[in-house]
Amino acid sequence: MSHQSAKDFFRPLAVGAPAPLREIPARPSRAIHFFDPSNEKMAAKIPGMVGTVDVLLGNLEDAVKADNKVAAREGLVKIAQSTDFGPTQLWTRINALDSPWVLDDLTTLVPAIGEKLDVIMVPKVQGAEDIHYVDRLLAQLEAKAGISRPILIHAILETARGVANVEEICGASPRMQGLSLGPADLAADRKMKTTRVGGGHPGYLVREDPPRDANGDTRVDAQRAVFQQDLWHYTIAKMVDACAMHGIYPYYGPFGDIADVVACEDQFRNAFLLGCVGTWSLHPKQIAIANKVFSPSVEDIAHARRVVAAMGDGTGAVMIDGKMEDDASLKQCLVLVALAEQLAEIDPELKAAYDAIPDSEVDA
Ligand SMILES: CCC(=O)SCCNC(=O)CCNC(=O)[C@H](O)C(C)(C)COP(=O)(O)OP(=O)(O)OC[C@H]1O[C@@H](n2cnc3c(N)ncnc32)[C@H](O)[C@@H]1OP(=O)(O)O
Ligand SMILES: O=CC(=O)O
Ligand SMILES: [Mg+2]
Repeated sequence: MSHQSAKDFFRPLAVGAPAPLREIPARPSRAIHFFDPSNEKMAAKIPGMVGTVDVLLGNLEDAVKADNKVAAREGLVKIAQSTDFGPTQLWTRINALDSPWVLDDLTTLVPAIGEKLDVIMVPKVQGAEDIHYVDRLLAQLEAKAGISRPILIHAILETARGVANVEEICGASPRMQGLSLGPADLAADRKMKTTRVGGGHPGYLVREDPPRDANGDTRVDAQRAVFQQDLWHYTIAKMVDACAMHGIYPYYGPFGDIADVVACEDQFRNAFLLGCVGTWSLHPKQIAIANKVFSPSVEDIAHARRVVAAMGDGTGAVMIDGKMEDDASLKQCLVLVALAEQLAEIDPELKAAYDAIPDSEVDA
């Protein structure tokens, strides 16, 4: 075990490595936008996307052809060195820890662009031991390269063992920034009988009870409402609890049906309501969906501000529009208000929308 006692937890894992952070900053990351740095057409668009998305992620793992792994790594170095990312975070997804590419990914990226890389996403994490390995190696590489602040780690939850070990993964290192659901690999690893990348499934449903005829017999052949259920509810909820417990951030992952912007929005919103702070975007058109869904609505902020104003010192109970509000609902409202304030700092359109909420709606 790398971290055997509480006092050692925040110690740098290599002499000369930057001190670990005590708290993971809550930086806006509504969309983590994936691009393949070996795809010249896609790569050429990246500098122009700075400022339009919270996170740009140079993907080196799945979806990059084996023959292009080196080109992707080198392409990412080139883009990172030649681009001013301003307020936009730069992340990468390295290859799996058992792959032939990952060691070169890390030993190339940290010295070349370590100062610009905010977060390294590690796929197919199985347990704390995977995080400990990357943690120590990053500390050594940071020390050698003289990197000034620690590069954070984000793990993808996409194996059955990873899900079983989710709490120890979140708490494995002070570098842990967050987790994403990886529904495609997770489905395969669990042997789920699906063929999709995220989203619902028409076969996973609950059906309304059958009506009865005049004799009291059930009519199973009658038309009955069916409600499609969410295949990912359990895993997302488990991930959110583990992340919240460790002060790190949960994210939805890929939604592969790029054309179905409606179901994509639904799936993202389920994750937002359950506590996720963002999601992946695989195609430019998913960025706007993510930004919309993971920003609290003007209506929610108007209501939240009313509750905050009405609750005064935060104790007791009040009635607003026929509903009881108290300390617990106030705390939920404060989560939304804090998120709105954070997003308003980087998103002028949102700021204008939140600023336009009339005081009368707040004080009413
Ligand atoms: C399943 C588990 C996982 O691991 S998911 C994460 C791994 N997968 C990925 O990273 C996929 C990233 N996305 C892509 O590769 C492409 O978007 C895919 C899905 C192949 C679709 O590409 P394509 O057929 O070119 O789409 P399109 O014709 O609608 O593109 C329109 C213009 O947009 C561009 N584009 C496309 N995707 C991106 C992107 N991710 N980032 C930046 N630009 C992108 C295209 O190049 C195209 O440009 P233009 O209009 O021709 O100039
Ligand atoms: O990497 C993501 C996944 O769904 O698999
Ligand atoms: Mg995967």
